[in-house]
Amino acid sequence: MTLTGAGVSPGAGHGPAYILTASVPEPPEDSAHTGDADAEKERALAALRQVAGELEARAARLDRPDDHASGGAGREGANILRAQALMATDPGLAVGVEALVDEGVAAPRAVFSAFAKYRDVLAGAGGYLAERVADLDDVRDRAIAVLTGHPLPGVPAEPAPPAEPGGAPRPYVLVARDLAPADTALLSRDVVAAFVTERGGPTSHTAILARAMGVPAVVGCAGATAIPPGTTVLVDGSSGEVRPDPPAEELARVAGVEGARRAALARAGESGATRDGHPVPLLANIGGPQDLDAALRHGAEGVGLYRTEFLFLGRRHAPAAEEQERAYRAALAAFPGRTVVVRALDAGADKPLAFLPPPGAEPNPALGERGLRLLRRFEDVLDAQLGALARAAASETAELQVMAPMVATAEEAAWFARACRARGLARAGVMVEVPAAALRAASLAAEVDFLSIGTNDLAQYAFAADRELGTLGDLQDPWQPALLDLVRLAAAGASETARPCGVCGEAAADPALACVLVGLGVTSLSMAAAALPAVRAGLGEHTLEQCREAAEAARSAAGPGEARAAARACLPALDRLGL
Ligand SMILES: C=C(OP(=O)(O)O)C(=O)O
Ligand SMILES: [Mg+2]
Repeated sequence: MTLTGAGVSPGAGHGPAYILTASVPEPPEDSAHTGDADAEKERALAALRQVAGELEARAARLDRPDDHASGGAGREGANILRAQALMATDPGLAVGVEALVDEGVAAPRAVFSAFAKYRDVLAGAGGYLAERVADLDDVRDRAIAVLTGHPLPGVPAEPAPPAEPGGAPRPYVLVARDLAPADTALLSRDVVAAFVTERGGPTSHTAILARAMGVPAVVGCAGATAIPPGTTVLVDGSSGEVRPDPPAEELARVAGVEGARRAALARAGESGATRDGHPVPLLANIGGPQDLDAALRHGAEGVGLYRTEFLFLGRRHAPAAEEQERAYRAALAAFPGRTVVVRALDAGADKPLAFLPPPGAEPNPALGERGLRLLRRFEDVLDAQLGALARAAASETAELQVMAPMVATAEEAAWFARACRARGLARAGVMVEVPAAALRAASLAAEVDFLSIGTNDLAQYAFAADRELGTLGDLQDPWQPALLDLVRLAAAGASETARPCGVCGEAAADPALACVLVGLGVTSLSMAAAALPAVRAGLGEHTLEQCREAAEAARSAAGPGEARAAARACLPALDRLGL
């Protein structure tokens, strides 16, 4: 029987299932220590230090330069493990553990309860931050395992033995409820053929690391751990299908498509363009200097969205001007002579910042003071950021473009453009994330130098469907024809005023949707770096006319599923190449 989850790292892989089920038990609620509280505190903190040290050691192994060649997680994996090591040694956490031990709680339970507070905060924040709960749980379980002597579930570091004597070792399919980066980051394509987890979403670390390694992955696949160990499993990381005991012909067909896919990725040119030479710059979305390595490795032609809020999150004050300048200069220096689009701080709603509070309680924060609305209230924070950007750009050859998030009117666009000009920034733009901005795109575009469509928020506001609510996923689907109508309106408005109009939402990362967006008149695409090769290959296989036909077919469809199928029928190379 075929199981289904969300395909989060494309391609197909198969091998014998390795099922990871063991977990570290929760220490009993009433467990108390009887001895010396100071010694018990030291025992707890020593366990946390040991865990941090082990995570650091694994990160150091990932930094080795030969790692990328072997298909490992590389720098991205190392960054994730270092972030986990920081969780283990967080001073606030240590204070929480000590307070509990002082109340008589035994070290393992004190660790468990102190972590629970952080867990609630992350889970409550939703989205990307909520997906970090799995990392936090892993750090907690490692510390509890050290304290109780409980063995930690580990994953094999070698491929499975050959199926018959004299055969080749077979990479296995790793199946688990959830996977910890500390286990998966050190694996490589030679060892693991695919990942399948029952939990996790598209921004979970399993998904991020799998994409970095080029290993197919399916997350949110209910019932996967019930697959008998050793069963051959076929995993399709594009469609999300997980098939135990596939017939031999199916394995042969998938192997053929996979070969064609790898060949298409390898021959895709350096610059994004349709088959008939219509150029479409393909850019990377980044959250900070740590993402530049992946952007360069996957052939980004520049940065289309620098989400600067990651520099500001979790702080009591805005980072100092010099720190900001350094982080911005790193991105500009990585792309000499190319475009780097930096988004002004997008705080509020799902990214709250303690030092930029909205004026009062907000019953609907997504509809409250966020993005540019907050920056207008805290003009000094915006001005300091624009100043740091201007100084960073002064010594670099990259073309800096700065854009504002959550813009609804031409008046707001004009206000932002003035703020940028006052700081000597030559190119200012706005994001189209609110339906009003798409409907009046020409009047907004007239005030600025470019538009960039954020399809994640545009879908949220067009369908009045909270992007953090998994239950409203269908309305958030970027293939919704009404969303495509708004994209077309925005691109047409920009074209009327001769301004470029990119897309920087996750929609651009789907090779079929990328062709549709180009057909709708979008002039550049920015996406998670790992998606660049497949998008470049898909675009390069089709003409601009085919992209326009696919766009019309999708807009004429009744719903997202039909739109996707209709568009793909106009883009025949995608299926042939497994894209
Ligand atoms: C790119 C976007 O911004 P973010 O996902 O950071 O809100 C978007 O809304 O599409
Ligand atoms: Mg947005």
